Amino acid sequence: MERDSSPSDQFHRYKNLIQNGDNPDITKERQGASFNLYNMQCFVYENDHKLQRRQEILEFVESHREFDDPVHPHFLNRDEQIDRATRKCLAMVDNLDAIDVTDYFDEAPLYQLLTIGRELHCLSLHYGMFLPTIQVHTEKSLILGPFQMAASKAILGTFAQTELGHGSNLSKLETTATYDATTKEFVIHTPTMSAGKWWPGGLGKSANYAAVMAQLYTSGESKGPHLFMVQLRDNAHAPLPGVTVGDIGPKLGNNANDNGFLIFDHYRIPRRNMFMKYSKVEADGTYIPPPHAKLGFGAMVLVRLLMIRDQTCQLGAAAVIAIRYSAVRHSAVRQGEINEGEGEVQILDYRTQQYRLLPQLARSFPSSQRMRSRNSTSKYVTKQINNNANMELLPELHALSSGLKAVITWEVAQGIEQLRLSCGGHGYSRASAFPDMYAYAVGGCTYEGENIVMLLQVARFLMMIAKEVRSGNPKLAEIAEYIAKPDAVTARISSWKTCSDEDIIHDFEAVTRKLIFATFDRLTTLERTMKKKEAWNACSIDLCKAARMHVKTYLVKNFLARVRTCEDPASRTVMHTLAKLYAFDLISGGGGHFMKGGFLSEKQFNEVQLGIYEMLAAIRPDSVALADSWAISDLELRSVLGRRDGNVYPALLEWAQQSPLNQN
Ligand SMILES: CCCCCCCC/C=C\CCCCCCCC(=O)SCCNC(=O)CCNC(=O)[C@H](O)C(C)(C)COP(=O)(O)OP(=O)(O)OC[C@H]1O[C@@H](n2cnc3c(N)ncnc32)[C@H](O)[C@@H]1OP(=O)(O)O
Ligand SMILES: Cc1cc2nc3c(=O)[nH]c(=O)nc-3n(C[C@H](O)[C@H](O)[C@H](O)COP(=O)(O)OP(=O)(O)OC[C@H]3O[C@@H](n4cnc5c(N)ncnc54)[C@H](O)[C@@H]3O)c2cc1C
Repeated sequence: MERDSSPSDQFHRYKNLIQNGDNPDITKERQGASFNLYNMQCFVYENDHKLQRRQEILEFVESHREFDDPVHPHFLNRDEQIDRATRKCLAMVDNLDAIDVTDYFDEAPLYQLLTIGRELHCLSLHYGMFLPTIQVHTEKSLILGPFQMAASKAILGTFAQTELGHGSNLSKLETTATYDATTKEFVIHTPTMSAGKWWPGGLGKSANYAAVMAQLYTSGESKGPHLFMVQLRDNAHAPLPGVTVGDIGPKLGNNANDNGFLIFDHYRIPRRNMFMKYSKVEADGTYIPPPHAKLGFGAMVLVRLLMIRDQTCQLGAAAVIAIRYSAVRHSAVRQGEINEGEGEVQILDYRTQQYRLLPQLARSFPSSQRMRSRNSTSKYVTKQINNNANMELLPELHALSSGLKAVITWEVAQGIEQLRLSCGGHGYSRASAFPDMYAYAVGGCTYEGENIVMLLQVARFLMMIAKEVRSGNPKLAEIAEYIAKPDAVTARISSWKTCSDEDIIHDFEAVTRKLIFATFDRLTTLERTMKKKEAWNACSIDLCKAARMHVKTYLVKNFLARVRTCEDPASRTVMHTLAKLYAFDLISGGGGHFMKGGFLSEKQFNEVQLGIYEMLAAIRPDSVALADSWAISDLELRSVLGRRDGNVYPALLEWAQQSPLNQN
């Protein structure tokens, strides 16, 4: 259809009317900050070296044309999305010298965000699970070959565990690996329809190898799920005979990833292709069990730790977008006036808006920071296991990683949605980045262990501790020491300005302890008349509540402890208020638990509410600077609403221009 004036012409006429330079409101916000931004950024990223590395990696990516996007990824169809992500992946791994590839918690995820964006892609599982599986589960003398092949991409792998019929319940996986001592091979087979592998990332089109979880049978006996290295495609990338493989179709998000299905028909692999670092099958079929039954699940524990950090950064980015937008939103559309006649206000000035934004900002700090020490915990545990077969810390690490994964992915997904809503209509546009962020984050509630299932794992750990405490002979992990402390009758919390960190921790620990023992008592009472598993099921809602509260207490304690390490007084003051806001907001949301039995009085509860309102007002002038303290570049943020310069409206018009519907 011919037009006198194309949308593009109209747009350019309009764009010329818009001034250059940063939005004045956002500049004013930055100028009003009570702390030095650089000092705060160094605190957030632990030191100036990490901050500098962020900048160097950004400059590297920006200066390499192969990372450019000729068409904005939002306007691509699925085939094009996969092509784009694959092209980017290749450019990314061709330039790995730009980063410290062993830094899975900072440099590698940042590099990936800058090059590809928020997507699981064809190599996510290769780097995220296949390589770690080789590292964790291959015998030392054999590791070099497969590891070098995988590291150099001579083979591309995925992690094939979940089946059509079973995902959470690993013990019931149906794929079989039956040892044939005559040929010294395993026969991998899919005996039923529900045994077909379903979901593995990169499997549909990209991977030519997989770490496959299958039920091991040797000498006629079942030995439970074990991992096997399985070649799926030949050198021409065609599926090998006995292997049927394909893509499972579009999903809520992560559509640049070819999640796939996989069916085996009596497919044979050599005996040495079993990952035999911990458990073994000898040539004659003799089975040697691992030193700890759950060592085979080690790669999942590592990825849960990775996810906690990765997901929290998503919430941080979402808070940055919503806060910056709230600072510039007011000039084009009047939302109302607080004092009639005094003109419109920035939406950031509405107390309800602050209540939507600032607790989410607070939530984004503690878990991201603690993950740095979790990283060293996981390294420590892995070292202990490797060197001395010392498994003492494994249950603690499993409980901690499962609990943090479940609580954080849920809070991140909910937080992103809340922040999206806080941006009104523009939050619903993909230009805001919220829809992609939400789709990415909410996947994390399911993969790598469904959240409720993970909480119930934490609850198992807590019930075991409660039993030990009641028996008077507890051997307590560091994270559970508080469970053995004496009962507390009344809460100590008071006004946010006067109550100490110890008061807050005291109350959180006391409430969590009460929840744990109330659940334990209910469980043991039910066990007198029911089978153990029935009693567990009957109690499972309370078990999840206790597990959640245990994790939140852990996060509050760590946030407060981390703030104490901040050397810059001005930054410490603001962060301390943010940490208290985090704690008070949790108390307010969990009021029922805190007020039960009169532990927290109504007067104290009112002080908590009032404290939240006052803290919102206190943090308000620093909110844009606090968002800036995440030191997220526009390239990493990928949001029109969250641009650093605050020039949202011209950028929205420019973004919409790229819609294929405007091309003719
Ligand atoms: C340059 C680029 C760089 C990139 C960097 C990017 C970073 C990006 C991040 C990420 C990218 C990757 C994206 C990933 C995509 C998704 C992948 C997937 O989803 S793979 C599939 C996951 N599948 C699950 O997670 C199944 C969940 N199910 C289970 O884990 C188990 O079945 C479980 C734990 C639910 C139950 O275990 P039981 O089947 O053995 O049964 P029970 O009887 O409950 O456990 C027995 C005992 O073993 C302990 N246990 C269980 N698991 C343990 C473990 N792992 N460690 C220690 N103990 C464990 C238990 O606590 C229990 O202990 P007691 O008896 O109470 O003392
Ligand atoms: C984006 C994405 C990527 C993925 N990538 C991979 C991959 O690369 N490789 C791979 O192997 N898998 C992958 N998965 C699969 C994923 O790991 C599983 O979906 C996940 O572990 C949950 O298992 P399920 O789907 O069987 O859910 P189910 O276990 O069927 O859960 C369904 C419901 O049942 C409940 N439930 C289950 N068990 C219990 C219990 N014991 N007690 C109480 N409630 C219970 C759950 O809480 C949930 O509400 C991926 C999934 C997604 C969404």
